[in-house]
Amino acid sequence: MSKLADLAAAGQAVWLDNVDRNFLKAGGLRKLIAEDGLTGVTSNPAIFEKAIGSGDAYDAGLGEFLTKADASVADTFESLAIADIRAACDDLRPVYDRLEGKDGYVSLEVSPYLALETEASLFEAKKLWAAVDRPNLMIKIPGTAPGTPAIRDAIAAGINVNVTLLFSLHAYKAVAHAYLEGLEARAARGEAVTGIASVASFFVSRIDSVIDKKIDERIAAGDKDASDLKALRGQVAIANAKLAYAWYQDLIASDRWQNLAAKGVMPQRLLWASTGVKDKAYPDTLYADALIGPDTVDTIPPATMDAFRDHGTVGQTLTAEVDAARQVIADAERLGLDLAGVTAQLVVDGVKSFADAADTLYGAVAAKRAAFLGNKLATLEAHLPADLQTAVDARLKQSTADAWSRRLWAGDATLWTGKDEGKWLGWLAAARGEQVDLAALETLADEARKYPDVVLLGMGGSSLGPEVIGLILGSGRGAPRLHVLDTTDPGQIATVEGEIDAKNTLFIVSSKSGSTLEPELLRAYWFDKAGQDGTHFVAVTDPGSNLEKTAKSDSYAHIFHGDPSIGGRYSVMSVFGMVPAAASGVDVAALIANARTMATSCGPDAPPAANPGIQLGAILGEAHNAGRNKLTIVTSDALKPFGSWLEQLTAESTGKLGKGIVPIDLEPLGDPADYSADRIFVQFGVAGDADHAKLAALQAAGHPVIRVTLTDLPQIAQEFVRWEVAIAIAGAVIGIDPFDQPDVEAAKIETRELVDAYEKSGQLDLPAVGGEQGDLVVYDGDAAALGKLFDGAEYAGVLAYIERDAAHEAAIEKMRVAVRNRTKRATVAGFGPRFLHSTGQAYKGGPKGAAFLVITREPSHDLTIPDRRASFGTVERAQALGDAKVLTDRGQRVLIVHLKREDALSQLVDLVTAA
Ligand SMILES: O=C(CO)[C@@H](O)[C@H](O)[C@H](O)[C@H](O)COP(=O)(O)O
Ligand SMILES: O=C[C@H](O)COP(=O)(O)O
Repeated sequence: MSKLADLAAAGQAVWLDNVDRNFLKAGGLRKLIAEDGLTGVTSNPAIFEKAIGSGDAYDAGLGEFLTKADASVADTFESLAIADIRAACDDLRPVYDRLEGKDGYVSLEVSPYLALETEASLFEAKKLWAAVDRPNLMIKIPGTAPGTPAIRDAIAAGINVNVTLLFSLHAYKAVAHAYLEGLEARAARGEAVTGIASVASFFVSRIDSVIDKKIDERIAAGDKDASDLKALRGQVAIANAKLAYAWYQDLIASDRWQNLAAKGVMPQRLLWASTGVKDKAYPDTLYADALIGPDTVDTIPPATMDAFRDHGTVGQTLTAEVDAARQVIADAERLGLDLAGVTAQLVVDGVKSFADAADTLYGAVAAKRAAFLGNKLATLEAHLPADLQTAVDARLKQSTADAWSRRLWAGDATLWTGKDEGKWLGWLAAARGEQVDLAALETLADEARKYPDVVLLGMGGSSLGPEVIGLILGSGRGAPRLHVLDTTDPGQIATVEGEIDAKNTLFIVSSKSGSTLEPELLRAYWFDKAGQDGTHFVAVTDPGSNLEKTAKSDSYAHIFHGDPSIGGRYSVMSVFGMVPAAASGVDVAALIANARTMATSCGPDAPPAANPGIQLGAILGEAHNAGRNKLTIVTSDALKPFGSWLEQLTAESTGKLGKGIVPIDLEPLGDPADYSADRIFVQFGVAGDADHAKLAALQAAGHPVIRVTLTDLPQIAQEFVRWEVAIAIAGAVIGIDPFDQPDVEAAKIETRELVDAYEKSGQLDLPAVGGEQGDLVVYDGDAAALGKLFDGAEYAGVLAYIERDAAHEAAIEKMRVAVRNRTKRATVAGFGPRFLHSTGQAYKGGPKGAAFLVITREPSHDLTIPDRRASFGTVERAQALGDAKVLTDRGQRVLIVHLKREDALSQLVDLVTAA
């Protein structure tokens, strides 16, 4: 018989405080049962972290689990833990049977993140109990104040409970009563009370670790009570445990207990946890030797087990010298060691240290899951200058401690400004494919096949996502071509009109609010052109909007409802992105599967450093805070359209209160000498694409460079999700509400006022003409002012209210490169009114000191709008003027240049490039 086996004879059960797959597989537990009389096992998050977090023992099991279906980090961990716990339960089953349920238990702890949540702990206890499905399982629930009612209810539900993290007599008494209450509740309901087991895990060595440290510090500081204090070293934890046991003896002698005992219930045994000796000055079997007594359990870590087997001492120590123990506690009190304070703090620290262990464990599982997924997951590589890397590392550490992953998914507004941010997180569910009805989309896709064209009418969040999907993935075979109209430009509208037969086209009118000016005008225009036949119109809008009313009265074929808790720029994985995608024959299910994969990677259980979205958000936010607030987007040709979606997400979410990340899209890359230190570059490509020729030099010059690589084009949906999370998190780092857009509203109001005034007067209120040159009219300035416009600007913008086509894009690009190379400032460009619903927010509300060249022109062919005096050309001009006014009011530098002829843009290009 081993010395450990002798403990059983002394009334104490020996449990192993460890779980490890290799050990279980090699029969290690069965050996301990046979040779040492072991009768139980405990596990905790730290134990699993040690077992699973390093090495490859669990890789095969993880692969087997994830092969069935992708799963969250928490579910993946649970599958591994449950398999081990079941194996241990099965090894101990003969013991459990032989002892008729009095022992033979294995403990599995509820998530440490729930230690302070009653309902969630109880829910998880029930879930784990059902999942492990073994009678000799014990669910561990922390004996915190919120944990105690969960313990009572779990017992009442017939679940075996190991109460963990007990340090004080006070907390122990509360959980002992909770145990009785749980049993009494069952008895009152006439349910069986036999066969339910519980232990109360009283932690030992951690108490000495803290008290001894206090003692040492006071002695070192020359305390007058030094010798009394010294006498208490290594005494307090054992004394505390002895008093707990004395109270237990009183409890089981009480009438209340005896009543229950008469019904055949088992006592809740005290279990000594944290029995490994931490101070090398003490004998390594100190706690195991000192706490031996009837009806107790000692859960012992492997090393202490070896030591006890070798030289432990078996005796009835627990009930010996109880008065001396009382004296130790009294002395500790007298000497101000504040045991109550220490034990209260130990609960807090214990909860945190198990949560920290879970963070490390979940981080390791997340990395293993990512490795398992391989190229099913788009990759991101970041090369950051050392100081930025240091700031990002610190942010990831802090955000892990502050539980940002969980708080994001829980909708905790205090992650941002504490306003209503929590009400704007419906996109997280949409990223998991939960907002759309795939069957309804399939029906739409079938119906759409009879049309050669589908035209989407919408702005910003309602157009940019669909456009990216349409341009990157193209229409499916036999499906209609997608045209996106997010403009009031008569030329642009006419171009689409030339490409389609309006009477044989499916129109999707898409507006979340259902009251945005542009889609409303476009809807009216095309409804007329389509012969006022609503059967080939579809509406995508939030419930109850004006658009919904129109769609109903005009008998639209379908109305798809958005989720009011999703803002426009976050809506791509909701009906706003998926309806147009389905109509143009895109494989929506594949997009959703990709989005879900990334949403899982960015889940609440993926700690920041292993969470691709939060990692990126930390980089973007810290880069912003370090003055690198120009996110410069570089793409391969295939992914070029992604930039306009990312622009809106970034600018509208972060550009406010004078702060913000300014996205720089479609600005050709230059040499290091062409830039200031305000840039962060991100390149998007597909596997096999070469690095942009100039990127390496920029990286070498010390600019932060991020490279995102997709395996295939549908993985673009992963980037939607990664960047949505990242920008939300960057908002938290910057300290703004990423879900409002106060300044977009301002421009909308200004434009409406100008258009309404025009409807009454037939006149647009134009600013004063400053000068004319060739076919250019310069308002509020002259050609000389144009030459100096961008000097010293925070960044330079070209905002063009002209048709968005390749020739105009090239002309604008020419101006940008010239300005960037001359001033070293970042340049942005936007076609109006499209950018008003996107980057316009940051231009007005974001960083100050920017300079904008606003271009308007006389349309060669204007288009009338049904029931309006204003034409599309007039509305477009009003939008330019309205926005220029708001930009000026916000303190930005603005010059408006009007082209008297459509083709006068080249004259402006010459002036700007010559400056
Ligand atoms: O299951 C239990 C207690 O019920 C144990 O695993 C308990 O968590 C451990 O004994 C302690 O966490 C170990 O404590 P320590 O050695 O880290 O101080
Ligand atoms: O991004 C949002 C745009 O301003 C369009 O808004 P909407 O979808 O309510 O029409």
